[in-house]
Amino acid sequence: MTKDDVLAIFRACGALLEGHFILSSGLRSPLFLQKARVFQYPAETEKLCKALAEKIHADGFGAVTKVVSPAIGGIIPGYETARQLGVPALYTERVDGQFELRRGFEIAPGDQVIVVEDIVSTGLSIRECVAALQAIGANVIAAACLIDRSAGEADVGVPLVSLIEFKVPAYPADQLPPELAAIPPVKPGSRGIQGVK
Ligand SMILES: O=P(O)(O)OC[C@H]1O[C@H](OP(=O)(O)OP(=O)(O)O)[C@H](O)[C@@H]1O
Ligand SMILES: O=C(O)c1cc(=O)[nH]c(=O)[nH]1
Ligand SMILES: [Mg+2]
Repeated sequence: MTKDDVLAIFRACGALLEGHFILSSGLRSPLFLQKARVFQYPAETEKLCKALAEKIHADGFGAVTKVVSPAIGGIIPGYETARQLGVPALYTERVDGQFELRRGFEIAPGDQVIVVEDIVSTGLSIRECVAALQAIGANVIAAACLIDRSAGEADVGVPLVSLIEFKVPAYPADQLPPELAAIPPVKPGSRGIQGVK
């Protein structure tokens, strides 16, 4: 699956949004990948995650035994990628703002874990998820995402497999270009709302 194929799916689903967006990291961007609009279509989600699972194998991480995803955005692609890999799909959720493995899930000492995420911008969400897993002794061998907006710049602390790299500009709030400053900002993600840090 090529970069054009992936972006064509996002475009066809109405998931390539233009405007002024406050990202999870607090950075501002003129473009937002509204992945939920893609994930409402199981057939499109399956195509993307099948290709990601193939890349996980091709990059040498086929020994994975569990997928863990950061809620909320990572849950659907994590589940479908796990289905393609033939392994269980778990997730971390925020409790008082910090990621924790969801109650009831277990990771065994011998498990080889891959964190599967939807979009990477700064990599902060993956780093927080990996840290939560390592804190309970999990062996995180890699992370994977559908779209890496940093185009390889984000350091997630483990090897990162991305289906595609798609460099999108992002700016600190006090360094906005005038055309972006002219548009009222909106915040589509969940971090920082209703007590979520
Ligand atoms: O690489 P980063 O700078 O961390 O940005 C990417 C993260 O932002 C979004 O999540 P968000 O926190 O908006 O919440 P959601 O998953 O609940 O949509 C997305 O799902 C990634 O997790
Ligand atoms: O950085 C983010 O928060 C982010 C960017 C993006 O394009 N899509 C998304 O869901 N989150
Ligand atoms: Mg997220």
